[in-house]
Amino acid sequence: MKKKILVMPGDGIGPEITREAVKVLEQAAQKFSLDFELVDGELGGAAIDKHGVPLADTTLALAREVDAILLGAVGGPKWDTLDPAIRPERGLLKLRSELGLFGNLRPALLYPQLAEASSLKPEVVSGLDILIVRELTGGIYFGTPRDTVILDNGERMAYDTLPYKESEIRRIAKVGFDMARLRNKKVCSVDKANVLASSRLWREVVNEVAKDYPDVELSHMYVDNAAMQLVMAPKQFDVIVTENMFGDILSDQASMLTGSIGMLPSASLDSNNKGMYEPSHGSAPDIAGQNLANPLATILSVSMMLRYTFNQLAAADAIEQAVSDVLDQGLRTGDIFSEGMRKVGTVEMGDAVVAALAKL
Ligand SMILES: NC(=O)c1ccc[n+]([C@@H]2O[C@H](COP(=O)([O-])OP(=O)(O)OC[C@H]3O[C@@H](n4cnc5c(N)ncnc54)[C@H](O)[C@@H]3O)[C@@H](O)[C@H]2O)c1
Ligand SMILES: CC(C)[C@H](C(=O)O)[C@@H](O)C(=O)O
Ligand SMILES: [Mg+2]
Repeated sequence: MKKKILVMPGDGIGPEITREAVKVLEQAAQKFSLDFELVDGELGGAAIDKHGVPLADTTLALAREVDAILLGAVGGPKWDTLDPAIRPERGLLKLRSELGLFGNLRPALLYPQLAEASSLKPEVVSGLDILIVRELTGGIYFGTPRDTVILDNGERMAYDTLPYKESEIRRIAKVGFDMARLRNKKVCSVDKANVLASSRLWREVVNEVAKDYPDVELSHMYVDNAAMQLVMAPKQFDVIVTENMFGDILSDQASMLTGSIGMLPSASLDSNNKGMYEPSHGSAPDIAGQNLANPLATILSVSMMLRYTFNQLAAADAIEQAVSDVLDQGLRTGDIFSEGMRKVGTVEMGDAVVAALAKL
């Protein structure tokens, strides 16, 4: 049956990296006889320019109707001075929230070929394979009340709220434990239970869920320690489960272990595995439009789409293999470049993955 995919390139490097990822998706579809219909939509700055809002109702309706979404990235200096309510990032957050995409998988996997590209010593990162499971529709990103007010003395004060319901914690904890069962059966739940009430509930509920997974080893870690451990001894981790903001920060940090943020894909899933797939990085305005961006995180996000939403494991594996083959050939975008390798642009990297996939 024909599956429908909404493609939203977004802003900055978004269109460049999405174009390469679509080429790879089309090659995979041809090779594995998959039938996809791609439809285009705007999100973020691109949507503000066209519709005046970062996520138009028509686009949201389309997003509800399709089977999966491929997103580039949103945001950029052009829209930074807008009212926060209509900034590009609000469109992304609304989409996550409206579609119930609470389960954010961010795998940090070091391709052995890139051990030299990491800012850490090769022996610290070689063999690294971590999965960060980030809660994506709750916590401080969405909590109310939130406001900026003027105090009686004229001073400005701003506040946010970090709420978690136990049902929200339970469902993301289950995702973490289920994922761990498919991997090395270790979950580290990261929180700040020594300070935050929301984290104390988080820890309690994770412990409750753990009772249903006696085969999975559970540990708890405070987020500040986790940040330190991630650079000191990252290979101790298998699955990290954490709340929205901690997961945002730790996943950027974990990306550098893999050589570059340009390597880190992501899947944002609802309870039926419908998903939005996007690189974990942003729109990189500093390198946009120059054919410099690494498209591999977006290409690997397509692989995650085939794996998690469409259950096409062979096609997903093949894309990962093609990426590995291209790295074996010594091709590198600037962000993962090291001595002796061949520096290529966004398009050449995408073309090389398509060619490697065709050859498999
Ligand atoms: N999911 C998203 O759409 C998303 C995620 C993060 C940030 N943003 C937005 O992106 C804009 C820029 O944010 P930022 O600069 O903090 O983060 P960023 O991830 O866009 O860039 C951080 C650094 O990483 C580099 N980089 C990122 N992706 C790369 C790639 N594929 N190849 C090579 N280098 C890459 C950039 O050049 C930059 O030096 C902001 O408007 C921010 O809100 C969007
Ligand atoms: C752009 C921003 C809203 C987003 C987030 O904070 O979740 C981004 O940093 C990410 O990691 O996807
Ligand atoms: Mg982020």
